[in-house]
Amino acid sequence: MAGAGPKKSKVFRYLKYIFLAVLCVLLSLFTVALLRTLSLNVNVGLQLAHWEETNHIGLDLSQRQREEMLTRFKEAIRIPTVSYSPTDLNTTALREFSSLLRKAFPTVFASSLVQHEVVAEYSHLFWVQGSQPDLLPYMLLAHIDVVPASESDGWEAPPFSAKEIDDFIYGRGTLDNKECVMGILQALEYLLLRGYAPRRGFYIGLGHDEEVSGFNGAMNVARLLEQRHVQLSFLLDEGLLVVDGVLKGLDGPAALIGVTEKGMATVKLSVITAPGHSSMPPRESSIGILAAAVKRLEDNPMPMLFGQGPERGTFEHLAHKFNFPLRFMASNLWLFAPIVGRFLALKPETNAITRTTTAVTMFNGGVKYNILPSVAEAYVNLRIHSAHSVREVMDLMEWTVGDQRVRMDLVEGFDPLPVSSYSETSFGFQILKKSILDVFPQLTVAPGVCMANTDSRHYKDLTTGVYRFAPIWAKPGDAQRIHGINERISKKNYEDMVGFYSTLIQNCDVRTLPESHSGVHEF
Ligand SMILES: CC/C=C\C/C=C\C/C=C\C/C=C\C/C=C\C/C=C\CCC(=O)O
Ligand SMILES: N[C@@H](Cc1ccccc1)C(=O)O
Ligand SMILES: [Zn+2]
Ligand SMILES: [Zn+2]
Repeated sequence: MAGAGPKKSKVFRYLKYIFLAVLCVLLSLFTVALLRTLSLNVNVGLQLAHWEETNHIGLDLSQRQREEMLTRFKEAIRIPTVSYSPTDLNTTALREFSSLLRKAFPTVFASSLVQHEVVAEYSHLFWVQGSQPDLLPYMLLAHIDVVPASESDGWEAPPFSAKEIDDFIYGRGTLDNKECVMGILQALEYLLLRGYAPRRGFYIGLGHDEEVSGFNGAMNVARLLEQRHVQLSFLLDEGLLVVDGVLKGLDGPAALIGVTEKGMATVKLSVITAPGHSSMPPRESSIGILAAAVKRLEDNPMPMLFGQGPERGTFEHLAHKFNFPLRFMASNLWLFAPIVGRFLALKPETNAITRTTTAVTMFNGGVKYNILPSVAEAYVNLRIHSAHSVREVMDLMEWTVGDQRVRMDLVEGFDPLPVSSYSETSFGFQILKKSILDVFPQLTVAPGVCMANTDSRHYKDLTTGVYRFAPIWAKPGDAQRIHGINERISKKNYEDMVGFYSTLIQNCDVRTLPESHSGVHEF
């Protein structure tokens, strides 16, 4: 065994160097990460800049006006403008809603500054003329229709009652989306009453079939504007909101502005086998084959893509508001994205940020208990992450199911929407951010990905600045109220909505953004 000793110590000497090298690398990685943690505060920027002075009319509502405005909002909630399918809308309710708008906002309809058109029978387009026609107009969107609701699902108040419980107004449409429909027009009504005339002109579009894709309402409004060669500075629709306690470890509430929305695919799965007598069954039925396929889809979620889309920007903007160790991780997604992603995947509303989601929504098969089912069908609704496409998702699904007997047809689908700018030079984003902070100084503003779809996707040829946000206060559990039971909004929140739109409309009167580090920007 001669020579073993010196060899060993040689190896030991190398090991020592390797260990030192690894330590050095780790230390420098740690230093980089720490520096990023300390320096990453993308949230200051234009807040400190000097904004052009414009007159600001405060709302200063009297008690009587407050009550009046809540009464009108409740009236809107009581009209059951339900969309069941593109061919099954409650048109009686939609017609009634048009009359309510005229009654509730007489100044809007009478003003010489406002032009109103009905589009596709039940949708509305308003043009509010600006005194400076060289300023590019912007547009506010909302939708009148709602999804169905039945009291027997467990509502504390009938869903079309607008009943008040503990300073909340309950009802279908209080969060999605009559608070925006009424909030926008109420703000305009008060501004016009106080003699306000905008410098920058703007459109208001109210769709009537958003919940069934908007192919009649939003699509035709957008088409009309395209025919008129309208270009928009930016567009604001429903979508993301204020999250308060929803993201664990975040200090204080945050306003998330949707700068994009996920894509969607509805896929029909079907299995066909020979029918026959149930007394002589084959080993597998069409129902069994389909059930196994569906189970494989649920057991194998789409890959984790957290950090590969604009959700990365969300966490970088919020990083300085997270407590340790989350601040360290959110500032260094280049290293920690897989860990943060896994953590977010624990809850459905944050899992939706991390991947393309798979929801099995319908399942049918069989006609009689003693006939072997010849056809079994299921529908899967996928919401596609920004880093995925319909094509890729279909391929992944086929691979996961891995059974030639399961036929897959794409019923409807579209890719994720383009990402709107959220830089310091983006007029739309910065005006929204300023308006949010003017009304709610306690908020942190960040870009986000809207997990559901909105009417705004029909407007993508009119502007590249599409934003999805309303200042709805969402606490833990509130996300489930949207399309769910006990949808409600606090009275204070509705008043704040009106205040927000009033401020936003007036803030849009600036000609340009103030000078930032990167220079001046003309619009
Ligand atoms: C990347 C960051 C994004 C989200 C942050 C985390 C949590 C979000 C939590 C709750 C969000 C709740 C609701 C928003 C989702 C759906 C409503 C949006 C549009 C409605 C479209 C419609 O059905 O009419
Ligand atoms: N907004 C609804 C309905 C919708 C679906 C798909 C496209 C457009 C609208 C949703 O996201 O579920
Ligand atoms: Zn909606
Ligand atoms: Zn909805």
